[in-house]
Amino acid sequence: MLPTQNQPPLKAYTPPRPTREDLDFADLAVIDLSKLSTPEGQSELVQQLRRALLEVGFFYVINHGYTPSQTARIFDIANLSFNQISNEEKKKYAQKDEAIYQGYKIKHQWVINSGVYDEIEQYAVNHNGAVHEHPPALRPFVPELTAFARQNHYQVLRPILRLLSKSLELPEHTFVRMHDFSTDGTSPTRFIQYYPRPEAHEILTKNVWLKGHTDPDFGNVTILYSQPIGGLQILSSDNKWRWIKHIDNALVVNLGDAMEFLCGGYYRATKHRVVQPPVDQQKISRLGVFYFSTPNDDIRLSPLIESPVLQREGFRKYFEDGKVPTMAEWRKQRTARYGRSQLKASVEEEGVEEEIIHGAVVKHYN
Ligand SMILES: O=C(O)CCC(=O)C(=O)O
Ligand SMILES: [Fe+2]
Repeated sequence: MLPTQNQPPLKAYTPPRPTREDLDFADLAVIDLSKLSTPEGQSELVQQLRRALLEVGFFYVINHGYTPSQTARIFDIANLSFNQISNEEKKKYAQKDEAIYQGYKIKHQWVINSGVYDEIEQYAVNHNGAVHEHPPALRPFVPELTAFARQNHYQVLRPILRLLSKSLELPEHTFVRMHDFSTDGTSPTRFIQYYPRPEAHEILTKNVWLKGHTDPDFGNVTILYSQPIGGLQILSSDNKWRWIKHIDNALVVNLGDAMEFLCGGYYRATKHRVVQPPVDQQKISRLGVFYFSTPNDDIRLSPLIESPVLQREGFRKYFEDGKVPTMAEWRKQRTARYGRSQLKASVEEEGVEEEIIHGAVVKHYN
């Protein structure tokens, strides 16, 4: 959606240039959605996606239908939501219910490590931006926020869900039917800003800004708008953390826990974290734009055992029969506890902390 004439001017956000550091970057497949226009292209994408998910877990998406200027504009709006709104207003429009992300998450609500709190602000927006209140400066842009959610749902999420279903040899609509656009469980559009921290905090947390995790209640399929400020790392199969490299106007996509449950562990939710950006970007705030899709609240998180692929390759059940939570039950527990619950050191894995939710072990990585 383009700006309309009666909108106030929006200050342009100028992203810094990508890092020049020689980092150990992860090698991600590039899923080119323009290939969906032919049956051969579709089959190629299904194979490419399966391999990417089995081997790496994260992948890029290009030719997703959002132009570079539209992407720049959504970053301008994200920038406004943090840098042109007062702290009082952020508090006023903060998340009201701790189990539902909507509105601002203000800084210092999560313990990262050694008693150090986060320096992270977030602003979460419902599919329908009009259902909740926004600070006055953001209000003229709410129709654009709703259009952004629609774009992500219909032009990016749905094509990926169809490819995923096909990769499991399931009817194409299987995952699409589990993800309604209007599901009101949570707010999928999220802006996130990380602020540079004092050196003492860097030392205490070993430079970790957001602890290693798999995407929990939200983010069954997470869509991240690639931005040049480094910091995001994924845990590779050789147990090494590797950086994600920026590609202009690409999306960085990964699966969350709910998808791992539905796939019976055939596809896994990949661990990732955010660390202090590379040395040439350390003094700047790190602005991100995300779309965290969630299955409908009534979806029960048991494996889709009708998948011939799961039948052939094997799968696991994460919950005892009869105790499988619905998405709503899982989400409420996960969101309310995030960064607040008491974690226990894992007996099996060093540097890993755990908690039990609905009988399943949830791990937190440092
Ligand atoms: O900021 C990033 O790049 C990743 C954030 C993330 O993993 C999350 O919010 O779940
Ligand atoms: Fe994440």
